[in-house]
Amino acid sequence: MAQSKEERILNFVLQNAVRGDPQSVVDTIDKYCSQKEWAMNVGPEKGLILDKILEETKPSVLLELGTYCGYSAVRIARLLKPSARLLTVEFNPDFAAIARQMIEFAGVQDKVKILEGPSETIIPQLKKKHEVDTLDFVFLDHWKDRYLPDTILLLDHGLLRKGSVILADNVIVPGAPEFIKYIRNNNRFECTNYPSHVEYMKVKDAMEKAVFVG
Ligand SMILES: Cc1ncnc2c1ncn2[C@@H]1O[C@H](/C=C/CNC(=O)c2cc(-c3ccc(F)cc3)cc(O)c2O)[C@@H](O)[C@H]1O
Ligand SMILES: [Mg+2]
Repeated sequence: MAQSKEERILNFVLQNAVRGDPQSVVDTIDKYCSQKEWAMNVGPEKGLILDKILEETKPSVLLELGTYCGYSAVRIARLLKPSARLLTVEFNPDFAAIARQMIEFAGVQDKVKILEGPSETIIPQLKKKHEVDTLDFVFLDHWKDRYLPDTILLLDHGLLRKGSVILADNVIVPGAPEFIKYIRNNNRFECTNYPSHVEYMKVKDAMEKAVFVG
């Protein structure tokens, strides 16, 4: 059976990165995806913006929507304090399997839990089934037309508190216009735009940070 691109990325990491070293996993994925095969990881340039916002926020309970190969889960987990926890949602079982191996190789499995399934099913389960009270940080990087409905689901299920940070990737390319229109016109959120570029490309992109004011 021919290998998938995601399997090739994982194998490149298993053969070239340092087990237990999340920075080497991040760097090795970036090397493969910039030199060999493009893939939709948040990447090194937008990754630095993500790092900075994480270091400012110092979150304890985090949610990521759209695990894919686990690049951002490893990138996020490498900066978390030992007691912090990242829940990451992925509905494609093949991608979830790749991400699980990526996360374990990086040695961050104690801080990261992959929740397999669609976000619209998982979000309503977070309080009762996954013992979440409220979320300190949410990273949106799944299908772009899901950013808005899932943000509304987070609000409806009382998962945001004063100061909760939502960070959305790709608000220019591929774009999330409905989400941007809603969040920038909702006075319960304070928004900041971070111009950047599409991962591994010269095309302009941006991330949007929305802080819930309660
Ligand atoms: C409701 C639901 N529930 C659970 N998992 C879900 C889910 N919806 C999607 N997923 C999962 O999340 C990932 C999907 C990521 C989608 N990301 C992008 O499409 C993307 C595209 C580009 C891009 C840029 C320039 C181009 F020319 C072409 C593409 C860049 C990016 O950074 C992207 O993120 C993928 O792993 C999918 O299975
Ligand atoms: Mg993205």
